[in-house]
Amino acid sequence: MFSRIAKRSFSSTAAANYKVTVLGAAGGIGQPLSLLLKLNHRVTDLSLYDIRGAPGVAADISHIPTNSTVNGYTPEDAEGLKKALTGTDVVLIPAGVPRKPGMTRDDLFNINAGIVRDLATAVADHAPNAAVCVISNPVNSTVPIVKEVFKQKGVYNKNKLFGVTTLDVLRASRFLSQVAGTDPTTEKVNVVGGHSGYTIVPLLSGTKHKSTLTNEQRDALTHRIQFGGDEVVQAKNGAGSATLSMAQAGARFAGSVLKGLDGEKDVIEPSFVDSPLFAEEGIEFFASEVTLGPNGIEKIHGLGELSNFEEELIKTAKVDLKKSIVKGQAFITKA
Ligand SMILES: NC(=O)C1=CN([C@@H]2O[C@H](COP(=O)(O)OP(=O)(O)OC[C@H]3O[C@@H](n4cnc5c(N)ncnc54)[C@H](O)[C@@H]3O)[C@@H](O)[C@H]2O)C=CC1
Ligand SMILES: O=C([O-])CC(=O)C(=O)O
Repeated sequence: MFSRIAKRSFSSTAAANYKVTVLGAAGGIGQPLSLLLKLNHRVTDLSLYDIRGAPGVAADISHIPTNSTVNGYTPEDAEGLKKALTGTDVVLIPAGVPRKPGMTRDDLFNINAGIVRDLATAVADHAPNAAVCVISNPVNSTVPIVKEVFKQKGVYNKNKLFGVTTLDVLRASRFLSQVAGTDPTTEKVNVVGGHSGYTIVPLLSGTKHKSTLTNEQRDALTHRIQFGGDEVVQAKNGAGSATLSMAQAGARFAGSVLKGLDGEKDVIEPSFVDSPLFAEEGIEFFASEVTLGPNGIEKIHGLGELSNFEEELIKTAKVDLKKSIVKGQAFITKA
């Protein structure tokens, strides 16, 4: 027992020494995400970049007594983005505009595609070996954009590119617990596919409630998980979309990437990744559980046994997914 504790505490203090960079750090997600990263003991160097406000956020967060230094940069420093990225291990990208009521995530493409392309170019130049975690919407298109930029730069590593879909997983646990009357912290739901409407596919048949949920409950839950983002967009009424729950989701995902880099075993998270699962059908990216390790993705898990209902959801998801992926790719390759 003693040796196990000693070993674990050794691995979490001796090896943990990571630089993490947030691009879009002064935004609605960026600020609370940066705060949560300041509390992660594996992060020893936190770099915050935004076109505005990042030095202020960095100064504020830097007073929290954890063992990391925090620096903030804007384009006012011509080398700011380079400084934020050089030597970094993990890059999180929540830069870009959020939705307003009545918009789909795809409606953000025209603005966010260019932002993500430009930031990906800088990451390829200054941090080509970093794990890149894309939060900016539409994730189903922005992640393929990053891939194409990295390919053009000759630095693409499919094991280090992630679309962050963790918020769908958090919502699934919470919403399921509300229906089942259980503790949400013990609910685990695998959510696969993509990160937008019908491309979000919760696999409720893989939960412990498989045989107790009625079909009506299953249908309603599935719909709520698929369109959970809309609830927040509507409630915020023009002031943006999910920021605080997304910060928690992003911090959890980054924490898992760091655990993997740090050599922790059996770290598994669903993520939208360059995947062989449906590649033969021309769908290059798909979200499923991945095992994270010292080199990024160690293993991409299959979907497991699906119910007929879920098979149908996957079929529908694939149609939208393919279009969004191709749209992202074309933005770079046909530019
Ligand atoms: N993957 C997911 O599950 C989720 C994704 N999102 C997406 O995250 C993105 C950000 O959302 P919010 O933080 O609410 O928006 P926000 O508008 O509050 O913040 C965005 C930040 O990005 C910055 N920014 C814009 N262009 C930039 C550039 N070229 N370089 C660096 N920073 C830049 C802005 O100055 C701003 O501070 C949106 O696209 C939103 O749709 C939101 C929630 C969940
Ligand atoms: O709904 C949005 O636009 C933001 C988002 O991706 C989410 O909350 O899942």
